[in-house]
Amino acid sequence: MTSDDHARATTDLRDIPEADLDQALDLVHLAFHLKPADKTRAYHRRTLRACTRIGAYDDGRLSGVAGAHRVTLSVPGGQLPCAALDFVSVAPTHRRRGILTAMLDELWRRCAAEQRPVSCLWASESAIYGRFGYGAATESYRIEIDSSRPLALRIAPDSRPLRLIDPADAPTVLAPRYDATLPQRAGRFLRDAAWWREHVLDLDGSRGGDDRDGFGAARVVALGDPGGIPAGYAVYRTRGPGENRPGAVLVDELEAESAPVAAALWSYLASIDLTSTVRIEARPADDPLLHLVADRDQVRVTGQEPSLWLRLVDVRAALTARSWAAPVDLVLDLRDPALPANAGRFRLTAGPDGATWHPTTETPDLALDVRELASCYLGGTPLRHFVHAGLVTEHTPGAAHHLDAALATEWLPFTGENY
Ligand SMILES: CC(=O)SCCNC(=O)CCNC(=O)[C@H](O)C(C)(C)COP(=O)(O)OP(=O)(O)OC[C@H]1O[C@@H](n2cnc3c(N)ncnc32)[C@H](O)[C@@H]1OP(=O)(O)O
Repeated sequence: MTSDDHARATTDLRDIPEADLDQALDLVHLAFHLKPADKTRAYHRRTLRACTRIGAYDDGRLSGVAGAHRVTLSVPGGQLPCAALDFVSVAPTHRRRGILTAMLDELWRRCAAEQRPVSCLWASESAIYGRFGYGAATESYRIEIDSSRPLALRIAPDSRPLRLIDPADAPTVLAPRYDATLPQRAGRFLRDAAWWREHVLDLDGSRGGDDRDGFGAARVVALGDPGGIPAGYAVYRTRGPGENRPGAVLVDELEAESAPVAAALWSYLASIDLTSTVRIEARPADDPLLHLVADRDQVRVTGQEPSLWLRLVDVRAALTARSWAAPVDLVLDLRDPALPANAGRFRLTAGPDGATWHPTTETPDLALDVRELASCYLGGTPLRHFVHAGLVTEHTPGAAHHLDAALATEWLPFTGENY
C-alpha cells in the first residue's frame, strides 16, 4: 500500500460538528499561514459555524476542511441559491492525495440536495479550481486616482449635498441603493444586516478593517434626500500622511444611480484634505469613472484580475433560470468530467421568454467545457474569446457570436466583496 492509498483508505468525509470547530479553524489557519488576532479568530469561528462544513477525517483528526456559505447570487434576470466555498484547507501532511477533490464531490452532492444550482468561490490561487469546472465569471479592476489635484470631469456632478452617515445606520440607509443594483449587475450577493455589518463595514474591526495598512474604520458618505433612498453612496477609509507615504483614501464600495451622482462622489473622495491618492481595490471593468474623467492620466488601472469563480453544478437549472438578451437555438456538446450528469449533447433554445435545455443526438454547433460555460454564464467573458484561445470548438461558423448575443448583459457582472 502506498502512502496515497493509505490516505484514501483512512480518509472519512463527514460534517464537522460544533465540537470540532476549533480544530477546524486551527487547520485553516495552518493552511493559510495565519495568526489571527482573537477578534478575527472569533469572526472566523462565527462564519465557519454558519457554513455547511465538510471535514475529511483521518483516524479521528481533521486533515481537510471545506465550508460553504449559503448565499443568493444575482444572475442575469434573477437570483440563484449558491454554495459559496470558503475555508478550503488540507493539512500539509495530506496534500495532493485527493482530499480537496473528495470534499468538492461531497459539496456538490449537498448542492443538489439543497437545490443550489451554482457554487462560487474566491480562489487563493487561480491554478486550483479550473480542473473542477469553476470558471472565472467576474473580473475586477484595481484603480488609483491621483488626487493631488482636483478631479477633472467631463460631466457636471450632481449638485445635491453630501452627508456623512453613522456606519451603524449604514446597513438600513444604504441597503435599498445596493439592492437596486442587483437586477443590473450579476455576480453580486444578497445582503442582510449582518452581512453589511461584518463583510462590508467591518463595524467591530474583526476583519482587520480598522487597521488595514494604516487605514482607519469605515466612513460612509451618501448623496440624496435624507429619509429617501440615497442616489449614491461610498464606503471608504482614510490614512493621513506619514513618513515616506502620502495620505490616502481607500474606497471599499461606491454605488450611484447615475453618472452625475458617481461624479459627485468621486470628486468628494478625491478632495479629502491631507490625502493625495484614492485607491480602489475592486471596480467593474465598465466603470463609468474611466470615461467621465477629463484627464485619463489622473485615473490609472493598476491591476486586473478574476474575482468570482463560478461552477454550474446543475447546468440545466442554471441556464433555464437566467434571462436571455436575444433568441438563440444551438446544439452544445458539453464536457464535464467531474459532474457527468451535466455532460453530453444538448439543444439550447433560449430567448426573451426563457430557455430550454434538452438532450439531443444532433450535430453540435459548439463543443466546450463546463468551465468555459461558467465563465460566460453571467455575461462576463464572451464565448468567442475562448474560441479565439482554442478552448472552445466552433463547428458552425458564427455559433459563438449568436450565443454571445443571447448571453449579453447591459452591464458587466461584478463582485465587489469577498465574504
Ligand atoms: C475557496 C477557497 O477557500 S480557496 C483556498 C484554497 N486553500 C489554500 O490555498 C490553502 C493551502 N492549500 C491547501 O490547503 C491544499 O493544497 C489545497 C486545498 C489547495 C489542495 O488540496 P489537495 O487535497 O492537495 O488537492 P487534491 O489532492 O484533491 O488535488 C486535486 C488536483 O488539483 C491539483 N492541485 C491542488 N492544489 C493545487 C494548487 N495549489 N495549484 C495547482 N494545482 C493544484 C492537484 O495537483 C491535483 O491534480 P491532479 O488531479 O492532476 O493530480
